[in-house]
Amino acid sequence: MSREIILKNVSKAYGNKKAVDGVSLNISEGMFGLLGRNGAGKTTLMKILATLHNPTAGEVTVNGIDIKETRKIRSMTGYLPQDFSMYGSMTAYEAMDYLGTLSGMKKEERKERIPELLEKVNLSANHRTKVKAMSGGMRRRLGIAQAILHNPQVLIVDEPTAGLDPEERVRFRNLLCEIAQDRIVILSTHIVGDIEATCEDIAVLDSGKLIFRGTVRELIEMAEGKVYTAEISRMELEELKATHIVTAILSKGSMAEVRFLSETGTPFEKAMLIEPNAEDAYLYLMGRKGGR
Ligand SMILES: Nc1ncnc2c1ncn2[C@@H]1O[C@H](COP(=O)(O)OP(=O)(O)OP(=O)(O)O)[C@@H](O)[C@H]1O
Repeated sequence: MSREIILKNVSKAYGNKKAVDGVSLNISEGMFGLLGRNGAGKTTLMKILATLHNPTAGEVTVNGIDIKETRKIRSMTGYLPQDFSMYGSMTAYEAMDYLGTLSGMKKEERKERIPELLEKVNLSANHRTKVKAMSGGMRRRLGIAQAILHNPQVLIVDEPTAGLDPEERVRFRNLLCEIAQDRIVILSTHIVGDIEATCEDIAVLDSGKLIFRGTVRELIEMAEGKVYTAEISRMELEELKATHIVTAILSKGSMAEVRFLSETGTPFEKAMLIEPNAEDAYLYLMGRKGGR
């Protein structure tokens, strides 16, 4: 069976506020990145896919099944919400066992599956650690283990790396990539680096609308010929910030080395055109809006 999520013209309004506005999107097997600033509508879209919200309009199918068939969709979907917290006074194993029991797994099945999953998320040695004593990264990994307890074909992960240190962040991304080998993993984030390192295929949401759909490479190509670098004085920096999008500033005493975007050539003779990175391209897209 083909693994594909298809959204057709999906909208969700809270009162007068359209949180998701006419989104059409196909998502196939592997890692898919959903990028957008806070409030762009990512969580709302993730909740629609996890059947926690009904869309106000539009259609969604997951592997050919209508999202309205809630029970079927839930049995094939795992979800790690943004504000995930789990039974703090239980050990990692107990929490998993409890959740397995709640989802109707038989004792034998739990005994086999839970150690396998703890191994997968690299928490075997911590199976007796209480959840409240775990680091943020360990807790996120346990969150992934619970989300894939029933071996779902789709895994939805909302803003998972906030508050993680760089090592945990990389470990978490690698885990998601491994899990995405034989299913759809949707990763929602406002951190460009998370997407750049893991997802080939991405979409960008802004004010509920889809403003970009393509590969990271294609996103970067949009900003080619628009990114410059220069070493400038503090006063020049203030002027530049008022007229251009500055994507990075490296302080060098009284001077600053900057990366900035310009549609109309460079405002300084000393500036050099450089290759864009994904962050430059994302900021270029957000500044330009409209997308494609
Ligand atoms: N239950 C709700 N009632 C009213 N408005 C809401 C509700 N949930 C979200 N919104 C609004 O809908 C818009 C989209 O919110 P959403 O949480 O989906 O965005 P997001 O991209 O996930 O951002 P964040 O990362 O901050 O959660 C925001 O303007 C938000 O204030």
